[in-house]
Amino acid sequence: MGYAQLVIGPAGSGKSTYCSSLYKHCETVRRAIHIVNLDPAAENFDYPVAMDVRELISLDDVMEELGLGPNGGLVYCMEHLEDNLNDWLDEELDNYLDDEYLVFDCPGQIELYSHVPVFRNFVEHLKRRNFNVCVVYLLDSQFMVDVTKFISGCMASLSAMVQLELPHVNILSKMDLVTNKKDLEEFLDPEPTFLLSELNKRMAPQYAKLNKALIELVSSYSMVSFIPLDLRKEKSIQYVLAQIDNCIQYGEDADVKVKDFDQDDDE
Ligand SMILES: Nc1nc2c(ncn2[C@@H]2O[C@H](COP(=O)(O)OP(=O)(O)OP(=O)(O)O)[C@@H](O)[C@H]2O)c(=O)[nH]1
Ligand SMILES: [Mg+2]
Repeated sequence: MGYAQLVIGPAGSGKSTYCSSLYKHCETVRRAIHIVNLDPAAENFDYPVAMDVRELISLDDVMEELGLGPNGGLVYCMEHLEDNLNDWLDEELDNYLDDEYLVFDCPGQIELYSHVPVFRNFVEHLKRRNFNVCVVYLLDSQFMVDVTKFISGCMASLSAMVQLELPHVNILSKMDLVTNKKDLEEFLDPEPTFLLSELNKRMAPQYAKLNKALIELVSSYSMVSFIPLDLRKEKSIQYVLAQIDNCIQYGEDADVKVKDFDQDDDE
């Protein structure tokens, strides 16, 4: 049985930075993980790249040879990956043991998770190879101090959740940039009634019914819950990792115990 995190989320939400911090953390605690680059447009890496989709296909080549723009080119690259799951991916995976822990650093175009089936097929393939997979959805904390952006972030995450049908952990990234933690706390694990009243305050009265339907939808998927991640704090990384490990049943036999992450606890 292998374990895998699929690290997704909007462009610039901090996916690659999270992967590199996670790598460093695991290095410190002497735990083996491998980070895989699935972004054909990525250029610099702060972590050792265990597998690299750019060895299969390069975005620059696709744009040049097919005359595609960056986003169409990316979709083409990912569809090429989808066509090569039995070849390229399997060959790469064969270099690793069956019980390896892999972290996939994915591209930031969210249409890849909501509109095209590439990641769904990717995940199905990993499951067939006996991996326990979980989505790690990163959302920039800057989006959370405003209820309308919060709802839009939730909807984007929800559409990935519906499309991928995987255990799903929502992470609020870049907590170091949040100056007023009180504003944000209201959004970490919010009451639906609170969200609805905030949303109603912001929108014209004719949207009241729509607001209610949106909040009901989001809360009935019970996904209005986010774990804050502050990369400056080792404890925060440790807590996030423990939640994810729990989701994919990693280390269930081992005696892994992690203390609750206290947000105000500056180290
Ligand atoms: N202050 C702060 N900045 C961060 C953090 N994480 C990422 N950033 C910055 O946010 C920007 C985007 O980070 P990336 O890790 O490249 O984001 P990404 O999600 O991989 O981006 P794409 O792959 O392009 O979708 C970079 O300038 C990072 O330095 C964080 O925890 N704190
Ligand atoms: Mg990235």
